[in-house]
Amino acid sequence: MCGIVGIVAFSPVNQSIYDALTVLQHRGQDAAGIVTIDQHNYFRLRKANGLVQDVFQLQHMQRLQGNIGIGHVRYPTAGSSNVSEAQPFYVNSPYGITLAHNGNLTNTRELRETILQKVRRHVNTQSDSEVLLNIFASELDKFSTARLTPNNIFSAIYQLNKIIKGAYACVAMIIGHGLIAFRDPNGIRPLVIGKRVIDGHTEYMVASESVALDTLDFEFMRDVKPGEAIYITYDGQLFAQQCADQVEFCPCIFEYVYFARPDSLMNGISVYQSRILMGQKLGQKIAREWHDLDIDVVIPIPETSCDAALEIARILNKPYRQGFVKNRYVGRTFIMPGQSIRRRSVRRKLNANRIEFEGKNVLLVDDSIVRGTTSQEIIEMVRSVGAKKVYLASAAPEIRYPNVYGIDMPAAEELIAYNKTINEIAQKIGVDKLIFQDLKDLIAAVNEGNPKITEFECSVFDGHYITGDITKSYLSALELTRSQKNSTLFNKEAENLEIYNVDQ
Ligand SMILES: O=P(O)(O)OC[C@H]1O[C@H](OP(=O)(O)OP(=O)(O)O)[C@H](O)[C@@H]1O
Ligand SMILES: NC(=O)CC[C@H](N)C(=O)O
Ligand SMILES: [Mg+2]
Repeated sequence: MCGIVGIVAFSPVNQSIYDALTVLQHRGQDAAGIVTIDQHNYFRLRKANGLVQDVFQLQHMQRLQGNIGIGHVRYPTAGSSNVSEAQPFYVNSPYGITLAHNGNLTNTRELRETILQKVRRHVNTQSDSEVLLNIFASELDKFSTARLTPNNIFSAIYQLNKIIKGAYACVAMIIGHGLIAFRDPNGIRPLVIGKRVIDGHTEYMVASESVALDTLDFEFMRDVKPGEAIYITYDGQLFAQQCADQVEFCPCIFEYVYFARPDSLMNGISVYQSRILMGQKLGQKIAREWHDLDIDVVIPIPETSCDAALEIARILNKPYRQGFVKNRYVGRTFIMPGQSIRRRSVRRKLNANRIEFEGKNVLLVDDSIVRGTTSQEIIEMVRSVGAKKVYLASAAPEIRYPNVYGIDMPAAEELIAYNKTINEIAQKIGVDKLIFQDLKDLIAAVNEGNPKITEFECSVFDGHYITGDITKSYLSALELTRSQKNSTLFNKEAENLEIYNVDQ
């Protein structure tokens, strides 16, 4: 669930893009990149593996000159974690284009073959995003003109939307032209646009989440619509056009459960408000189904579950306590690559405060239980500090299906709820009782913020894939390349393909 940003301004954008990326860091911790266009129409690029604060040192920031730029924080969901797949990507023809992508394509293999055979474009990484950029480039290449009109750009994206399948929110730049942003026809991944006026000039910013606009004093204008493309020229003229015939809005529900920051407004829905409502609905279910349980205290598993847990405590009329201390220097564990680092990080990240657990029946709350890494470690921890009974509530339903749209859950077998009843999951995690939110309640909690949305992308809960192209054999092939047991080998092979070199 990467984070993307793009700014067109009238003064240097390097610091603003850096700041926006730090605000979007929760969407991707593996790699970061910024590319700007300088006054001589050269791209200036810096990308590497690591957090934003580690990737960009003073000398890189000084190199990133220009008033227009895009940035990316990566959480790999295709290919490998190798630095050669860090974004933004670059192609030199036509014009010179760079692109950053959030999401995941589901027909990468076919697209890769098509562009090789039809337009003789070779992509030297396993990244779906680099394939996407090459499709965009080959569509733009069809106009043999020195200067593209907005219509040319929009028809290229119209064609791209017909060819490409999956989830994609993108920002791109074309040398001599400006910044382009577009969102897939299902609007699975988020994208917003904002503006600010400085010295009489209107500057624009597009970003994955509205919180990036807030932080940089851009005024939120609106969400980019599913299938819509936006083109902003160097001198700040904005053009927008719907570029898909068939639009079926279906935003990812997991953004609200876990990925997005609570202070973001996404598709007209406050993420925070949706989490409060998730807590309310789950609290009511617990009150209904567990009325005879003796709960002493409600404790969230920080950090994402805190908003829902507070509401559960209120509904149950029980004290809410911060029973875990979170190490502020350890990032999000779910988006770390590899199971052993995730497991070790849970221990380094969270510690139980004995005073809140000893001799008590505790209701722990998490926003979601995916592989069960967090809950298994946590339950052991709270038992070791003397908790009597341990109950666990998940603000999201059981996750039983892989994700193919930008969340790294490639193999059903890795999911703790796969092929198990709730009692079996409880046993595996080691809790005395376990309860999950019902899917209809989760949908209602999110939908309340914007009742106009009629459908959400819920495939991890119900196995329904909106793009209609996900077959059993697709999922088996995905598992073969990206599952835990195969990814190490795959990563090693990707390293051998490295063309891009990290320098100082
Ligand atoms: O069952 P699992 O596979 O462990 O995945 C689910 C857990 O991972 C996430 O926490 P994370 O530490 O990533 O981030 P947070 O601090 O925002 O809660 C999520 O909030 C759950 O706690
Ligand atoms: N999480 C994402 O949006 C990932 C983008 C892209 N599929 C990659 O792996 O780099
Ligand atoms: Mg968590």
